[in-house]
Amino acid sequence: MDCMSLPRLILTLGDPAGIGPEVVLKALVEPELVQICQLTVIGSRSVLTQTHGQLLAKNPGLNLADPEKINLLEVDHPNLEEVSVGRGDAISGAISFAYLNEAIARTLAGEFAGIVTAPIAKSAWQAAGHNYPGQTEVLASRAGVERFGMAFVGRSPFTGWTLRTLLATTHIPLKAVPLALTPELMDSKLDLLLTCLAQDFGIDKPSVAIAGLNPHSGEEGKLGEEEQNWLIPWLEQARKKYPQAKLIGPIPPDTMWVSPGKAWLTDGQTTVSDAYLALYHDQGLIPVKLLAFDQAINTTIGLPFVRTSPDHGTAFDIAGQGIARADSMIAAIKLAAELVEQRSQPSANHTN
Ligand SMILES: NC(=O)c1ccc[n+]([C@@H]2O[C@H](COP(=O)([O-])OP(=O)(O)OC[C@H]3O[C@@H](n4cnc5c(N)ncnc54)[C@H](O)[C@@H]3O)[C@@H](O)[C@H]2O)c1
Ligand SMILES: N[C@H](C(=O)O)[C@H](O)COP(=O)(O)O
Repeated sequence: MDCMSLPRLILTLGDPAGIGPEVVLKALVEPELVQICQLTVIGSRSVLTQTHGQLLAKNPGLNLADPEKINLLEVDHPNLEEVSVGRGDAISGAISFAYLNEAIARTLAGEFAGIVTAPIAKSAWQAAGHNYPGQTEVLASRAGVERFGMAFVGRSPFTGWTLRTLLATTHIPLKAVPLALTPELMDSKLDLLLTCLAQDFGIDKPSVAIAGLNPHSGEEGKLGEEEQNWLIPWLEQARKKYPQAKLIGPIPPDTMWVSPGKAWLTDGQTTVSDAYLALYHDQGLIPVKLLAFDQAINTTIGLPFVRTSPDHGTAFDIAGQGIARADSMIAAIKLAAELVEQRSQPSANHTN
C-alpha cells in the first residue's frame, strides 16, 4: 500500500512526568508501525530529548527512537522546564491537557483519522483546573457526543483469543454506581457495544455476557435487589430489541471471568462470548488488567473518530528508569490503524 494512503494517526505524549514519553520513544522503533500507519506525535520535542538522554544514561543500549527524527507537532508551554519526572502536578497536568486538546482540535479538523493517547494523571488535571475525570470524557465532550463507552480490547499472546470488555459506568465513585445504572444507560451501552462489534470487528451476530451487580447476581433478591428490580426485566426487553445478539446474564460477577480467563491462558474447550459488559470500572478492569496488563488497549467507542490508549497509567513510580514496557502502547497504535481501516470498509463476518 502507498504509505500516503495509510491511516493518519496522532499520538499524544501524555503526562510529561510519567512514562508516556518513554513508551512513545520505545514504541516508535517497532518496525511494523511504519507499514500500517502514518504517525505524528504531538507534544514537546524537549520532553522527548530529555527523556531520551535520561533513559540512555541509565540504560546504555536501550532501543529508542531518535527524538530529532520524530515527526512531531510542537505544543509549546511556558512551564516545560519545571516538569519533575516522577511527580504529576498542576504543571504536568496543564501540559498533558494541552497536548490532548490540540490533538482533538486537529482530528476534528480532519487532519487525522484517529488519536492514540499516552496516559495522563487525573489528579494532575484537577490540580491544573481541568475538572474532567479522564481523557475519555474530554474526547466525548469535545466531539459533542453524549453516548460513548470505555471498552478494553486485548488479544491473548498465548491463544490468540480476543477479550473485549465494555464498562457500563466508568470514572465515578463506587457508591454512585447503583444510582447511575438504569435501563436507559444499559440500553445505550449495549447499543454502542453492538454497533462497535459490527463496525469495528465485523461481528454482526455477537454473544454478549452481561454481569450482575451484586454477589451471585443478587441470589434471588437475598443479596441485592437491582437484578430482580430492573436488570433481569431490562435484559428480557433487550433480547427482543436485539434478536441478532445472544445476550447472556445477569451472570454472577465473580464467575463471569472464569471462561475468558481459560480462553486467554489455554486453548482448552471453553464457552466464551464475543464481548463482556461489566457494570462498573473495577468489575471489568480487574480481570482485564490481571489477564492482559501488557496487551490490553483502551478504546473509546461512540466517537466520530478512532481513539485508543494503552491500558496502563502514568506509572510515576517507575518514570525515568527505562523499565516501562511499551507493548500496550504498540498494541494501541496497531489497533487504531486497524480500526481506521476497518471503518473504511464494508462490514464482514468475523470469527473470534
Ligand atoms: N489512559 C490513561 O490515561 C490512564 C489509564 C490508567 C491510569 N491512569 C492514571 O495514571 C495514574 C497512575 O495510576 P495507577 O498507579 O493506578 O496505574 P498505573 O498503570 O500507572 O501503575 C500501576 C502499576 O503498574 C506499573 N506499570 C504501569 N505501566 C507500566 C508499564 N508500561 N510497564 C511496566 N510497569 C508498568 C506501575 O509501575 C505500577 O506499579 C493515575 O492518575 C490514573 O488516573 C491513566
Ligand atoms: N479507566 C482507565 C483505566 O483504568 O485504565 C483509564 O483510567 C482511562 O483513562 P482515560 O479516560 O483518561 O483514557
